[in-house]
Amino acid sequence: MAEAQKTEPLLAILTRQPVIPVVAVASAKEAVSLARALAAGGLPAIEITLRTPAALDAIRAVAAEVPEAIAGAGTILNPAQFAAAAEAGSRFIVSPGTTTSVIEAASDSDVPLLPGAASASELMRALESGYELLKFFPAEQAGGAAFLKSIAPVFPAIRFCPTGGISTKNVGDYLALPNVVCVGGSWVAPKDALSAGDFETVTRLAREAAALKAR
Ligand SMILES: O=C(O)C(=O)C[C@H](O)[C@H](O)COP(=O)(O)O
Repeated sequence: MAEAQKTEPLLAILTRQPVIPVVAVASAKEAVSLARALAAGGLPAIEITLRTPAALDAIRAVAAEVPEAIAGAGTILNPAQFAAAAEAGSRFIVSPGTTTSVIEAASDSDVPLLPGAASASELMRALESGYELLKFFPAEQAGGAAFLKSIAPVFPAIRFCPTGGISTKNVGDYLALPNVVCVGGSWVAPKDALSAGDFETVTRLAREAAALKAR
């Protein structure tokens, strides 16, 4: 049952870096520069959210032009978005929640899905669908590291990529937990650096994040 998720290829991506940058890009060109800068700092996997109109072109461009990067898609809310993100070349797909229709879309695809959950019932539903590797979203707002610590004995099989409200200030609290494989966050790609074209700052922030240790 657990194989429903394609856990191994997803884990291979999520365990190679402690932080997955979560980005909303203005253009495919910006995404290519950003993916290069992040990979240079040691964060090859990048979640490009479908929150901007440029996202699918950005995923396509990063997949084609930045071989050292691993382009993933985020903010997938329905099967049509899943299909479009997979077709664009996403190597992994992230959803803020866990719905039957998105799980079905993933089961028809080779691209692994990281679905989201933030309550005991959502975790149980994910387990019923064969999913044990989940996004915890929005992490800080939904109970933070204390939530993940409390549910660990109840859901020993589930491991998380917490995302939402994580920064250099609290990332250590999450990465210290045995049920956390990595975290997602936007702090490594600050908006002001992107609009200024300051990709050196992105590489520096990525290098600092890549040096963090997950358990
Ligand atoms: O669109 C999604 O699917 C998201 O994951 C929403 C946010 O982009 C992340 O939660 C990152 O949040 P911050 O690191 O707090 O900026």
